[in-house]
Amino acid sequence: MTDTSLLIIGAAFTPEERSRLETAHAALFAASFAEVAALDSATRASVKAVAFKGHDAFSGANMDLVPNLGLIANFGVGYDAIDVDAADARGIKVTNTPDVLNDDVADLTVGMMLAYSRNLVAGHQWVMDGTWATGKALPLNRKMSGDTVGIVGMGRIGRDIADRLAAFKMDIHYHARSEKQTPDWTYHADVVDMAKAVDWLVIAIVGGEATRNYVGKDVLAALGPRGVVVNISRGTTVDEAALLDALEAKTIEGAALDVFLDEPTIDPRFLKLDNVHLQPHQGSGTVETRRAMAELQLANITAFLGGEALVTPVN
Ligand SMILES: NC(=O)c1ccc[n+]([C@@H]2O[C@H](COP(=O)([O-])OP(=O)(O)OC[C@H]3O[C@@H](n4cnc5c(N)ncnc54)[C@H](O)[C@@H]3O)[C@@H](O)[C@H]2O)c1
Ligand SMILES: O=C(O)[C@H](O)COP(=O)(O)O
Repeated sequence: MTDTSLLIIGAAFTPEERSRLETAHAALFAASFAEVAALDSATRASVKAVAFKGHDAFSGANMDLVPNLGLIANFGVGYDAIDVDAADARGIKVTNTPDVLNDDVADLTVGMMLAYSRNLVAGHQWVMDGTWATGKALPLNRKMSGDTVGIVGMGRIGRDIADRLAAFKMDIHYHARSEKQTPDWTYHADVVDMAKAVDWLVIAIVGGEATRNYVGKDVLAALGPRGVVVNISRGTTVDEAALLDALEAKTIEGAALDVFLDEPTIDPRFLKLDNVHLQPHQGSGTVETRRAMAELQLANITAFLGGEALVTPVN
């Protein structure tokens, strides 16, 4: 038996992130829930808090592997992998890492939109492979500044995306469950109505069952042939089969995507498309932001184990 107050769960933790946690608390590491189940019961009973990273389902059954668990501290703002109702039922607190990643996710969104519209990846290749040196010009591409954009979800990240796109002189529309205080941006209570009014559709809502297929066939049809879907939220928020159909049939113009239903082995239909810009779920993936997320996760754990108020509670 090992007496440990903190269990670190997730193969995705980097050595730096693990050692930060292990230096601060008596900790044990398990790459997966199968490894947690293989620990002896006395060790599992000594655990008070879990540091969690990844997308494996943290179900009630997995919570029951750790019978005295009081806290699940998630690495990431999106906690859709954690069954919060099951945590509530067991008196387990959940924390996440909001705000510290807003800039990076919003930066990546704008970068993906520019990469898509200005054909940046092909342009780079044009120079590198000598095509430009033969005198051939890159085919003309699409102007982004001044276009119309609709943001689905005006939360922390959605707002930071909108602020950036306003600097690109874009006409900003947004859809949320309630109207927000904004500059002269246009609010749409209905997401299909918004899709009719815009050319870019940027998805920034939470993932999980409540928002599964939020952007479906009807929204894609309303977006139309100049429409570009940009998703930085979760793969679940878009009806991915309908999106692939629309991209293949070119009933929308294209997509810029950082998130997918099956990561990292995405649907192979994506790989045949010439109207997409794809990224490997790297919205928050800078050295600086991942460190800030790790520090916030640790601050929540330290507060909990010290009997103090949680920094960023979810429930
Ligand atoms: N690509 C990445 O690497 C990356 C990085 C960070 C976050 N994310 C995703 O972005 C999401 C948003 O993060 P945030 O910090 O802006 O969250 P937030 O809570 O501030 O905003 C989420 C938005 O979703 C809306 N929403 C929630 N439940 C809804 C429902 N049932 N129906 C309709 N709208 C609903 C909220 O009203 C809000 O506007 C995260 O949950 C995460 O999944 C992705
Ligand atoms: O929700 C988040 O904060 C981001 O998506 C980063 O976490 P993830 O890469 O584990 O999803």
